[in-house]
Amino acid sequence: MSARHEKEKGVNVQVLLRCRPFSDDELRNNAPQVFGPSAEQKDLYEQAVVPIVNEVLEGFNCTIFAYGQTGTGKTYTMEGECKRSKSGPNGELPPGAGVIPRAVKQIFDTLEGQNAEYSVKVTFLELYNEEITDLLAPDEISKVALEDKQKKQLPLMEDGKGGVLVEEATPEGEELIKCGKLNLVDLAGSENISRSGAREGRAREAGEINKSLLTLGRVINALVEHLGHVPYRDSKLTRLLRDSLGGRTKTCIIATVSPAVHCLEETLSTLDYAHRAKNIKISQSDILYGNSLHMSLHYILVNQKMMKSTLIKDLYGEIERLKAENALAHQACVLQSDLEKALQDNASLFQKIGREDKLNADNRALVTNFQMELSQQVGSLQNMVASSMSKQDEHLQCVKKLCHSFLDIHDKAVKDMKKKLTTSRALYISHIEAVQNVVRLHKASSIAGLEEISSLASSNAQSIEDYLDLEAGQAASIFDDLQSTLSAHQGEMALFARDLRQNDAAQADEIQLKSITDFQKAYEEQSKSDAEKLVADISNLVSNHIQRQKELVDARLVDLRETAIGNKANLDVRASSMEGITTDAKRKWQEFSMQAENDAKDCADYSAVKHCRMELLLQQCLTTSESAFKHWKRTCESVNDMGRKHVSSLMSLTRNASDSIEQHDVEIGSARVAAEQDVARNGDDFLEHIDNVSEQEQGSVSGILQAVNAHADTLEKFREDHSGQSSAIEGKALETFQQQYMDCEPTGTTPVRCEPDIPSKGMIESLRAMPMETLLEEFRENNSYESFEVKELKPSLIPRSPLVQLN
Ligand SMILES: Nc1ncnc2c1ncn2[C@@H]1O[C@H](COP(=O)(O)OP(=O)(O)OP(=O)(O)O)[C@@H](O)[C@H]1O
Repeated sequence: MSARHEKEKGVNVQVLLRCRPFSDDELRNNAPQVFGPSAEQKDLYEQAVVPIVNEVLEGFNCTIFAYGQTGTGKTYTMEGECKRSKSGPNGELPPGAGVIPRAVKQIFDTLEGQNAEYSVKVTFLELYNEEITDLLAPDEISKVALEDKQKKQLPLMEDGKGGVLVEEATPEGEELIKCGKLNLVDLAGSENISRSGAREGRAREAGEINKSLLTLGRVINALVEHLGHVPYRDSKLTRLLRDSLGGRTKTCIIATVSPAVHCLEETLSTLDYAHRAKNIKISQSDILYGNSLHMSLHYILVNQKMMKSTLIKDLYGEIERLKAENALAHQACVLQSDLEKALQDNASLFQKIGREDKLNADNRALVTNFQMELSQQVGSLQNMVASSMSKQDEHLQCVKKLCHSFLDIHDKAVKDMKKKLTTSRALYISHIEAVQNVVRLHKASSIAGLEEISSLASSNAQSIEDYLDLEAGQAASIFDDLQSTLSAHQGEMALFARDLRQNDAAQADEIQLKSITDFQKAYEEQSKSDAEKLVADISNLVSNHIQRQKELVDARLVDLRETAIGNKANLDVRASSMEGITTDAKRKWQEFSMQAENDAKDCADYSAVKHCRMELLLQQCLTTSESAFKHWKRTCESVNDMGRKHVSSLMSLTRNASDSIEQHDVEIGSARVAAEQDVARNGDDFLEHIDNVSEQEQGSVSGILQAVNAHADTLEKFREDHSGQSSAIEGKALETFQQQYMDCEPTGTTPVRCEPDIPSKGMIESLRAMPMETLLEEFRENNSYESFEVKELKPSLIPRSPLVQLN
């Protein structure tokens, strides 16, 4: 049931608010940003407050106040959170410090930096329930607890220059001149009483606060709408802040809002308040402001000093001049009354006045009609102007759009060009890197090839050396073998020769002895001479035989046999010749011959054995020599083989190196060609792109020109229409006015005008005193440090009003 009831009631339209980030255009134009939740105290101070404090230091009066709903950060903004935080090194304020500590620091830093003589006065006031309390008064604080303390109320005083001062809080020492004033105000919460939930005493308090804020709102409205009456006096706050809302005081309102949706109404109200306050024009004639004031800081900077006595002297001079002015004014009044008396005596003058009144009434009616007609014409003219303006606006919008599109195209083109340039650069860099890589590769492979060649050559040389060493060792051993074999052979030959010599000698001796014995025995009887001759022949034969056996075993053997045969035959011949005589000798010779033949056979056998042995040795020598020869042959072949291999590997290495160099050459060539092609293609692209962009730009520019021409035509038309219409209106109005306007016919009775010697209004006005500020400026000009004693003083024209107590 209740749900249905709720449904019947309907729902409100849901409204959401979303704030987008800055657009490119806004970023480009440096559009200012309001201070969001993440804004820091320093940001706000540097952007908004620093220029104001600088102006205060220049001598201006400035006011900064925080306005907004309770809990939105007014106190945080003005005071900040620096009590609990520690200040940084070099006296830097903590990040949470608000406007007041930062402003004080800036003021003191600047004054110290200028090395000027200065004096700073601080007032700390609380405005609560329309009562002002000096929070810096020492008695109040020391006496009682904070809740029970009897706050001493301070009265407000007017200074006679339109400004308002707090008694006792006014700075003494008027001899100090150049001063600036900075009011820093933390207002009470701006929510209304019903929503604040305050009851009884609290409600009264809230009411007073509300009254102050309402009055502040009314004052702002009156100032914005330039109403004659500005209700500054309706609350103490507005009276106190009067200087800040107008006059020469520069004012900054920091509006604080909450991001929460439930505070939306208060947020809107605060924004509306701030918006209205933004429209206040600060001029010298407007002044004032104020509300529940919590805090105010005044400071006075002394750049120059002026003695009171000089000022008083100057004021006396002003009083004298004003007295003279009064005397003149009095004289003018007397003369005016005399003239009025003379006019009263002149009846014709009254008649003329009557006629003039009637004529003036007729003329007023005429002027009224004329005004109505004129207002109609002006209305139509305004309509025409409005339509023309709207057309102009359209044209301007069109031009603006075209300009934007032109800018967009231009930006896009620039971006594209940049992108293309970046790509080209990257491409060039990659090509150059590729070429560098190829060169590096080439260099590395060349170095590796050369290193390989040198290592191969050195390894080959080493292996040849090793091989030759090995072969030399083997050859030496073979030669040693051969030498030993030959020496063995030589030894054996010597042994054989000795044995042979010994055997031959023994056999010869034995045969000789036997023969001699036999011959001696056989031929003792037959012939001593034949036997001796035969023995001698045998001895010679044996000697020859031995000699020949020494030279050649075979030959000796053959010779021996032949000799033996010859000897036998000789012996046979001799024996047959002596057969008869030496039968025993023949038999013995036969035995001897047989024995000799056997010995010869033994000797031949021995020689054959030795010969075989020698042949064997020679065969061994031959075999060793052959093996040595074969080994050398093999060595030569392997050395040749190795050399051939070495040469072929070196050749293949060189071929590889030259192939790789050629390949690298080809790669570099192709990389260069690719780079050239890319460069050419990019250049063409770039040129084409620039042509496109310039075409687009030309299109945009011609569009703008067309729009401008259209605008010029419209303006020309408007000018023609306007001049035609204006001249028509003027002509008609003049004609009507001439037709209708009634002249006063002269009667001739008007007395001749006499010129009394009365000072003109302009003259009297010129004698009027200037405002105090102007006088002070004039005084400062006349009394600057440089020309203090020399300059002639300009006259001052108005006295100062004394201070008057108001409450
Ligand atoms: N910009 C900010 N950053 C961080 N904290 C903040 C900020 N503004 C306000 N606060 C915090 O919000 C709380 C209320 O702030 P503050 O007391 O300054 O509000 P106020 O407007 O002065 O309220 P009132 O009108 O009651 O005096 C405090 O705790 C304060 O620290």
